[in-house]
Amino acid sequence: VTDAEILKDATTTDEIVTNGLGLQGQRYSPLNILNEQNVKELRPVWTMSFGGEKQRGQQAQPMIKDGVMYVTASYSRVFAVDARTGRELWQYEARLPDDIRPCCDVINRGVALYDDLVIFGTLDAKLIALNKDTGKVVWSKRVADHKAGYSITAAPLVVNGKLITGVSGGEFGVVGKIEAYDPKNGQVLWSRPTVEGHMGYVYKDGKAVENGISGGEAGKTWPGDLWKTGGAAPWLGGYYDADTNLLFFGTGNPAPWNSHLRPGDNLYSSSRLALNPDDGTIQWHFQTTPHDGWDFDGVNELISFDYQDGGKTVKAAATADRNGFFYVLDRTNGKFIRGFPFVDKITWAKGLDKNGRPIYDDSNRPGSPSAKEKGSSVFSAPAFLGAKNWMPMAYNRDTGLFYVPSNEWGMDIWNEDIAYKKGAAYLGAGFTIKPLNEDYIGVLRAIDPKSGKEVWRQTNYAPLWGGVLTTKGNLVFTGNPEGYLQAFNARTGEKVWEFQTGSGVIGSPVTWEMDGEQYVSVLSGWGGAVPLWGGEVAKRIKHLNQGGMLWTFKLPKELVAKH
Ligand SMILES: O=C(O)c1cc(C(=O)O)c2c(n1)C(=O)C(=O)c1cc(C(=O)O)[nH]c1-2
Ligand SMILES: [Ca+2]
Repeated sequence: VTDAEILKDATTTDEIVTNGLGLQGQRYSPLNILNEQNVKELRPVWTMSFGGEKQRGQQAQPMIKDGVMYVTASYSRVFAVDARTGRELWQYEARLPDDIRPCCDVINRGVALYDDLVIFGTLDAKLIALNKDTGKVVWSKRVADHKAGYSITAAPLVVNGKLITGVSGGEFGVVGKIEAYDPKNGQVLWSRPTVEGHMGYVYKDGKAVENGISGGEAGKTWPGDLWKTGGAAPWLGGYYDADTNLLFFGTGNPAPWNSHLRPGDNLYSSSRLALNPDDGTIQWHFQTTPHDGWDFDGVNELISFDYQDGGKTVKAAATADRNGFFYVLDRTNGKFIRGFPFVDKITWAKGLDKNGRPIYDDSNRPGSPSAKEKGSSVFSAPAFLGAKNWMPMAYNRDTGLFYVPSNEWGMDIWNEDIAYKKGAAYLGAGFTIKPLNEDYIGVLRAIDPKSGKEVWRQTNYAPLWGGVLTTKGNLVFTGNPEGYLQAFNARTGEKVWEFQTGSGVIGSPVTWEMDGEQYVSVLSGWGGAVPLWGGEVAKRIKHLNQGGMLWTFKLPKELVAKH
């Protein structure tokens, strides 16, 4: 895979060489062989099992190159599969130490492809590059210390010859960072901490050269020494916009969760960052939840899109935040254009001001505990698992709508005292998550980013936890924990197809063209944060079985002709 192929991935239909079907991450396919009329004839072609006893959450997005599918599975595994038949070509399993500390299941969200390499991040915070034909390790590099709570769950991305990754670990008080590596040999090129006060570096001939402190100096928006263990992990990875030559990454919760221990905005936690891909310098930031007290990680994807306003093209970007607000920003400078709630209930803030800063409802911030007691509990919506969590939304260039997988839930949350201890959970909070409605938690929404209107919705009993795909064939695909991969009419929301995969679908579907036919693939395997952290919600979903399958569908040629 070359840089040029990666840059034009949004327009090529015979391969998928980026996470997001294009570096901007719109998850839009220009294919329309399959459409809202004929999709009812979509049927399975093959399926394969990841095998073994390691049936846990499967969150990856498949990649396709030259008739081979590359996909990651739970427990830091990678598979190469013949895309025509489902025959396994090779598999690789990272040897993980016993003391890995992923907060939210042993998941992984996919590989990057570059040259003849398949590259991914592991639960013990390494990057590993495999030969695409043999699955043998070409290089391996430690990104961070897993004993301090670091891991990698996101798919890395390659932009103009640089491999770029984030890290996880916000629940353990790590210091978040975004780094670039040489994809051919794993040499570090630059490192950018995402917590104010930490030094960034570029590497010249293997030597570290200081490249400015993030935020300019330490302790401006953090009290005392707390910035030294401030979290803000960019754990969901990022995207790239060639128009502005900017990387867009989001950052997670500030550590610890107990906000009374860290008065101030706590930059750059719960923010979107725009970085120069050449040296990792921060060009702008937009903080969705300053002084976060609810674990509203600001990692959710910031998706570039253009729209017309009074004859002018606006270079915008949109994000559906865990905190319940949908934001449209000017992607050239990070300026707030508009924001609006995209879930039915938000209690922690009364709205956004003209700069997009939340107007807090102080009575709904969990209280400050004295050293020994539990602080007063408040009911807060959305819950810490968010109005939308990691699962990526999609933007359709024909309808101009975003398709957002969201959840309606709240939580009782209270604070506790906590001290930092390397590698130990660093929350200082307790919580019980609760559904807001009897008959559904999940809501797939079509959202107009210009008006803020919800154009249609489809509710789902269990929380939605899978990525979304949309196509020129007027379709929206996503999965649910009940095991269905479903297709909806992109304009009306009408359900036009579904298929039971045997376990919850929390992966991100893809579509591509091979031998003149349109294929769809998705992973099936329930898991992720919900069954682990789910309070009263976990009771709703405790009957769901885990899994580990890769499914591929197509519309047979003769049926395309018929419809
Ligand atoms: O702060 C962090 O470093 C971090 C990392 C991750 C992760 O890497 O998966 C999650 C979270 N936080 C988190 O707050 C969260 O709700 C979450 C859900 C999931 C998942 O895959 O289901 N991961 C994570
Ligand atoms: Ca987190």
